[in-house]
Amino acid sequence: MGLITAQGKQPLFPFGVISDVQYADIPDGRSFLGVPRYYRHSVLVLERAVQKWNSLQNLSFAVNFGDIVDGFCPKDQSLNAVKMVASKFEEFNGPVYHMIGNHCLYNLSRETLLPLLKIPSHDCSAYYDFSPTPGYRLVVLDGYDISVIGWPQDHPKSMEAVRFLKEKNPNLDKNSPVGLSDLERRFLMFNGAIGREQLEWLDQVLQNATDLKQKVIICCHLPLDPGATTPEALLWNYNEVMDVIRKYKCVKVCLGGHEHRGGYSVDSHGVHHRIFEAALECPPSSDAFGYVDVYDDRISLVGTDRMKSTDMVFDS
Ligand SMILES: Nc1ccn([C@@H]2O[C@H](COP(=O)(O)O)[C@@H](O)[C@H]2O)c(=O)n1
Ligand SMILES: O=P(O)(O)OC[C@H](O)CO
Repeated sequence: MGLITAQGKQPLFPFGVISDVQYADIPDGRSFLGVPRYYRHSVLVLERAVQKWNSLQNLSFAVNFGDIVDGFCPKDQSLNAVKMVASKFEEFNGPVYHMIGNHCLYNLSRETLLPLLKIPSHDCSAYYDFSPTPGYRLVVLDGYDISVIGWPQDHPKSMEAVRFLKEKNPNLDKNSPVGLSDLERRFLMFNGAIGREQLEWLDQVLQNATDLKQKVIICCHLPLDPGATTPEALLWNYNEVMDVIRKYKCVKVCLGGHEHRGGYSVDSHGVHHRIFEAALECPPSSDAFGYVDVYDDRISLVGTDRMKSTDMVFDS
């Protein structure tokens, strides 16, 4: 493969992407809504992703958009399953940046998980940023910052999430959206929110990126725009996060997972939102992974098989 793309320009940097591997050593199954899930095959999708990324030779890094192991993984196998999938990522010839999803947290505590995935952390939070080239910054958000999953039951963040869900979702099963309308259907236990401290951190990062004339790519397991997902998969406080993002002009693209069928939108402020198709839902021998070519004025997702290619053009 050449370094020059169809547009005739060399990307500033390319990086690999994959989401929702949700591996478990269990027979194939289905989601609550009946969509087939291939728990053992998904790790083969990851293996083929890593082979492809390595064969390209020019990728700067790869990003895993969360949920590497499924909640149905027998709990006595969780640690080994996470280690095994993490080791598949390590076969990539470059750095891998992970983020956490709800299924990761069904399996392991933050204390165990974050070091295994080498996620930079303070107080067990999982948000961080990095700048692969002077003109760009990637921001990884922790969408389960305020969540009933992943924190000890008596942790203030867990208690805040319990109070929030009680107020927003009257169902006994807090994963059920029955009776909730439109965007309120996001108030489910398998979603979460960005807490105050993280919002303030995001504001500072975007201010700093603006000062440095950097463009920003936001990565979060949970989608941030209703146009790119069903309401059931949205971040609880997506609107508060977008209010921070819209104070600045530096954020060009938001990338995510969680909504397994994938999605794409351009919001009212011209920010692109691309949700990646899940590796878990690839029938045997099919794939869902890709790489992203980053330019000054566009970000091009080159998808494989079920992951559709998407060209995201913006003002430079
Ligand atoms: N429309 C829905 C979707 C889900 N649930 C509940 O969430 C659980 C997890 O859902 P999956 O999509 O991962 O299978 C599921 O077991 C249901 O309890 C729901 O109630 N309504
Ligand atoms: O990855 P799951 O099992 O939490 O499923 C998330 C749903 O697809 C959201 O609609």
